[in-house]
Amino acid sequence: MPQLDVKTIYFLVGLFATTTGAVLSILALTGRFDRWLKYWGISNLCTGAGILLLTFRDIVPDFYSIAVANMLVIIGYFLLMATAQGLHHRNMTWWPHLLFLGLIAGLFLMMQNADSYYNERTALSSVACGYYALRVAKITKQIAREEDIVSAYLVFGIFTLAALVLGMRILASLTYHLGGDSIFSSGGMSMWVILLAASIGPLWNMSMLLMIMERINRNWIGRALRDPLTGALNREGLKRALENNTMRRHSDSHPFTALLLVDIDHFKQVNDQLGHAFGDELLRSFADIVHHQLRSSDLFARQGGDEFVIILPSSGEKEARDVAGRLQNAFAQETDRVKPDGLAVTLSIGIAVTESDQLSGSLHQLMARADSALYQSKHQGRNRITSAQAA
Ligand SMILES: Nc1nc2c(ncn2[C@@H]2O[C@H](COP(=O)(O)OP(=O)(O)OP(=O)(O)O)[C@@H](O)[C@H]2O)c(=O)[nH]1
Repeated sequence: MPQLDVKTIYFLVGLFATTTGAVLSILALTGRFDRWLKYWGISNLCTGAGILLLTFRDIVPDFYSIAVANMLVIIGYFLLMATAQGLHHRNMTWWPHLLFLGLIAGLFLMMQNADSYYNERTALSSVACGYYALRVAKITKQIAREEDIVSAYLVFGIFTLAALVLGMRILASLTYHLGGDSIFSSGGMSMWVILLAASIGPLWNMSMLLMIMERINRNWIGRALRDPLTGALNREGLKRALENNTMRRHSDSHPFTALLLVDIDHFKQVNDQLGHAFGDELLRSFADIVHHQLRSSDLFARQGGDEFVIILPSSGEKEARDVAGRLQNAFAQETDRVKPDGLAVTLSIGIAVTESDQLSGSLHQLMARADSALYQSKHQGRNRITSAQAA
């Protein structure tokens, strides 16, 4: 096996990152991806080009192989953070970062002589790269938690490790324990840093890709289970949610589960008199009201048209009637503001209650009981809440 010196490893790492960056950037130019792919590609290009330039230490002037090379690596880390920020759908205030990068560039210009300031330069580049690695770790941890994306934890772990190593590098450079007087010294901290970069560089690109794929997958599943107009679950979504354990866990504290069937009264007239767009807006307003009134453990689904199902775990008839009353009041306040006089846009509601541990087996029957209660509400003049007889 050929012996690889540290400089060759640096060269190979630089080459890999540059090639990856070039491929990602070309893909970004097709315009088929979000803007984060552009940042990700340029990030790899910058880091790779910076590392390659470092290896030309004896061939090009120090200005390029030290000041420009280090800044390219740092800008690469910065753009990686911008990529993570973009993936997290957060806007970024650019100017503090540009100021910070400008300051660091100034310091590198002051320390660009290859024969001195080795420890200081190493500390400075590690501070900047470590800071951005920590930011990436923080953002990806938020993505992992908020969106339940398991592979985001992998990205988080890799960047935390990178930040840790860079932290150790800062310590080693401040205490003059880097080992050698150049990053190409075999042995000492530099060798460990480049070996780590060689192994985790490809891994962090791969983990970012996995995180993006997992997220797209989840989004598609999420969309397939929800009604696009109101954001409520569709029938399949409700079925899946009921199969989910969360309902059973909540049922421990209260023996009953309540089901509400809600229908908007005279909705056809709303469409006929005010137009379909207004009808859509009313459906969205209703869904907003419901989302505000419900607990996170409750389920809300659109059955079709203007009919909705609400399932309240750990709730009996009294709790269900309270919720139904609150929905009617909030909806009345909302519609009073927008509807013309003479149009009664109210809610008719049917309620049925069952023992929680029998919910999955009796859902069909529970729904039929709530439906006949709803029919009574409509039949008795609308804008009413009717409870089904106990089964
Ligand atoms: N704007 C809009 N209208 C819809 C949508 N889905 C169904 N509809 C309309 O909703 C109306 C429902 O009408 P009906 O079921 O007769 O109900 P209603 O007029 O509320 O009468 P009652 O329920 O008896 O008070 C129909 O005119 C459908 O065309 C939708 O997504 N958007």
